[in-house]
Amino acid sequence: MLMQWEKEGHKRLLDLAGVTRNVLNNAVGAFIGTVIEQHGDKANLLCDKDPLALKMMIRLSEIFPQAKFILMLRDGRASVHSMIVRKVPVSGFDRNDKEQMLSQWNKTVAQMYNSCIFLGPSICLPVYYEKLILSPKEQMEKIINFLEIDFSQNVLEHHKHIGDEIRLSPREFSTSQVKNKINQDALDAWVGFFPDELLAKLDEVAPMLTKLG
Ligand SMILES: Nc1ncnc2c1ncn2[C@@H]1O[C@H](COP(=O)(O)OS(=O)(=O)O)[C@@H](OP(=O)(O)O)[C@H]1O
Repeated sequence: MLMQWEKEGHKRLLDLAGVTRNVLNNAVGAFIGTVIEQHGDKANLLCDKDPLALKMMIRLSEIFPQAKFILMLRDGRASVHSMIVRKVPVSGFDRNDKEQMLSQWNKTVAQMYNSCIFLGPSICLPVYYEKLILSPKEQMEKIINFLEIDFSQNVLEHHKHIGDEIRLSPREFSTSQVKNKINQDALDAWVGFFPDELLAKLDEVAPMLTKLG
């Protein structure tokens, strides 16, 4: 919505009326902040997990100057497989077209990754899903250092706290997986899912796969 309001033409109109970028940042920040703050119990540290929000990371960092961002990266083939098999609707992704999905993944992740690098390591931390699953303790320590909070064993045993301290919406697409303890089941579930012709042109369709290693 913010981007819509600031479209060429509109922006000048708003500026002249005194509705500057700063005013809009404060207004949008108050809205987002209220939703995040009031939808759960009071907490010192507020978290929001919404993959596509990270496309706006640079603007969000301007709106929330104390915010830190964790960019979870995952092999695009696994992400696309996940969205198609679990029928997760994500805007911009056409679940009937695997090539379009990989290409859209590439575009989205490139934008997020570049924003993350632009903001720098004290504000944005890239975390690889595969590394998190394979070495949870090591990766969680990295995350916790980045957040400048104390380590707690709870972060490696989140499943034990679901139901009381952690409430998960039954309507969320990922609830049935998130409630399990950290597991490796999804690491290679995509193998065999993509046609060979598509895999042969991966460097062209999704160059971020190579770039991210
Ligand atoms: N506890 C635990 N251990 C290992 N892996 C886990 C865990 N919780 C979630 N997942 C995996 O994360 C994938 C879902 O990611 P998201 O939460 O971003 O999904 S979504 O927003 O609902 O699409 C999804 O991947 P796929 O299984 O490939 O679909 C989950 O398996």
